[in-house]
Amino acid sequence: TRSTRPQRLLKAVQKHATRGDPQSVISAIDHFCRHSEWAMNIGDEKGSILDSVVSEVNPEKVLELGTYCGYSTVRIARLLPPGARLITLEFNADYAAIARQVIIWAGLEDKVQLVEGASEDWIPRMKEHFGIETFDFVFLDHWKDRYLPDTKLMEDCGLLRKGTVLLADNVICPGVPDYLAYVRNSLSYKSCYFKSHLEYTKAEDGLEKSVFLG
Ligand SMILES: O=C(NCCCCc1cc2ccncc2s1)c1cc(-c2ccc(F)cc2)cc(O)c1O
Ligand SMILES: [Mg+2]
Repeated sequence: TRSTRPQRLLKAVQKHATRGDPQSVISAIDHFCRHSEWAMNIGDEKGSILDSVVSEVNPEKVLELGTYCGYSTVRIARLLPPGARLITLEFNADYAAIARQVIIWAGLEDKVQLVEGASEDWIPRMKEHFGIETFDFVFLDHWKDRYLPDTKLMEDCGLLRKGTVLLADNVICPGVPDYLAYVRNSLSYKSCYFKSHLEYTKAEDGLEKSVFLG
């Protein structure tokens, strides 16, 4: 039967990227998405903003909601200091299988723990299952109607500390209006918007960076 888009994306990585070289994996995926088939990776333009926020925070403990093919996982993990850990949640088993291979091709498997399942099931188990106290950085890129409930769930589970940075993709396209209203109006967050474009297109999109104030 016909291959899936994530399978074709992985083939492009294995053909054009150098094993153990995260930048070549990032470039191979961006080339595939720009010249062969669009895919919902954060992309190179928003990806550069992600890089700058991760470098500024220099996190030890990272949570990513929504792995897809592992593009943003590789972007984040390649910038982490030795000993830092990234937990990434993916709901779709087919996406997770591809992402595991992409992360291994980049040589970043020692920094990344990919967990298959729903954010609402796993967020309450972070402490007892992964020995996590709090996260330093959270990247939200999963179901857009889960950004707000999962942020409240992370607050309630004590997974955020004074200074934890949340970075949310797609706040304009597809859009997360309820989440934006919450982080921009809540006294518990200092929020700012990074205007950009939907991956590999000219449509407007952007990232919202929100610092939890405790
Ligand atoms: O849906 C998007 N991303 C979420 C996929 C949902 C995967 C999930 C992971 C997970 C983990 C744990 N619990 C539950 C879940 S659910 C998404 C969509 C577009 C887009 C934009 C314009 C279009 F015309 C068409 C698509 C662009 C993007 O950058 C996206 O991120
Ligand atoms: Mg996205």
